[in-house]
Amino acid sequence: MELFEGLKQNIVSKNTKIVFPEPTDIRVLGAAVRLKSDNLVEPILIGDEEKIREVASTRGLSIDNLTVINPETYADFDKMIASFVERRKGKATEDQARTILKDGNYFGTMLIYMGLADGLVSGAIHSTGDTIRPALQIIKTKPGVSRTSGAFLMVGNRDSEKYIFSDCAININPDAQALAEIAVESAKTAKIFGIEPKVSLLSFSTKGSAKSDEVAKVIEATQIAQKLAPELAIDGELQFDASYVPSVAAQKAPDSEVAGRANVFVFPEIQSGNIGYKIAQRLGGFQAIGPILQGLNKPISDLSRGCDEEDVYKLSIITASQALQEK
Ligand SMILES: CC(C)(COP(=O)(O)OP(=O)(O)OC[C@H]1O[C@@H](n2cnc3c(N)ncnc32)[C@H](O)[C@@H]1OP(=O)(O)O)[C@@H](O)C(=O)NCCC(=O)NCCS
Ligand SMILES: CC(=O)OP(=O)(O)O
Repeated sequence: MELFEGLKQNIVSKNTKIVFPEPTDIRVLGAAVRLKSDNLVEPILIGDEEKIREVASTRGLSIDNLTVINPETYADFDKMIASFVERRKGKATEDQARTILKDGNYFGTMLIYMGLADGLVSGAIHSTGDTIRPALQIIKTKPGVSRTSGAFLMVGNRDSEKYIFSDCAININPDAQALAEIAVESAKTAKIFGIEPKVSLLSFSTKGSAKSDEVAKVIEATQIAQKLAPELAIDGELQFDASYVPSVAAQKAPDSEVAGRANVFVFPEIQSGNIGYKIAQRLGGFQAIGPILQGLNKPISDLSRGCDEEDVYKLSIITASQALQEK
């Protein structure tokens, strides 16, 4: 069965409430209308209804059966402010909260924190920082996870060609502990898509072929990750070819249970991760779906600004799947 057909079957008719803070972007609005008409999620659009209707009319779309909440007129705004000030104790005053919560990403994230929605999809027009900062401050990470990270599901032409790339989005230069957590969380993300994870911690070195502080970090992270999740197949440090190509693995890392078979690729820092996924997407022809944020208490997903309507649609399906997995 096609990957997304399986995910759709799991979420259909479950009325999972997904917040869209950027509904005046036609890619976002088009996806929200489709998700509702396919009965996959219950979209909550944040913003001014008249402006959203204007955008909808450019494509002949109707938003009559979608929920729209305008922070400017939200009846429980004072309650939201009090909840935010309590959550950000000592870090935001009531006056600051009143201004901050007019921002759609903060407002939408608070709806989730207050239990009024299940997940959020944003980032088609906002940078990653502006999209996820509210989640880092309000939703926060799950127990045992110190850093959230951003994974991509990379899908090739054949249905069997699916891989997880991470962290391509959040942690600029994770230390060994953070990198180990990213590896373990990425294995959990892989399972959402039916991938039996074989996790490679990538480097420019394979099993000691080069020596440097960067390589030492990946070796240490591998050891920590193996201790954190001894039940998982995790190995490093491995170059990409040793991770992916069986004949190269046989030469460079013959004793590894991951080398030559890896399907979860953990990059050592964000530069290689972000560049790597975009090369696979733009030169390699892979669909890149994400970033899927890992390790948060509730699912928040950050789109790339280069996304199209189909990307918004698919990432929303994943976000709803994450929400149901946690229920
Ligand atoms: C994600 C990012 C925006 C966070 O940086 P920031 O806004 O400066 O965050 P701060 O350091 O001020 O921290 C804000 C809060 O988030 C928390 N936080 C920051 N990074 C975190 C992470 N990776 N995981 C969990 N919490 C995190 C901090 O602990 C802090 O919490 P507090 O306010 O309750 O104390 C920053 O790491 C970043 O810019 N990353 C790269 C994003 C990017 O451009 N990616 C490429 C395109 S996808
Ligand atoms: C994930 C990513 O690279 O996002 P953007 O293209 O919006 O910077």
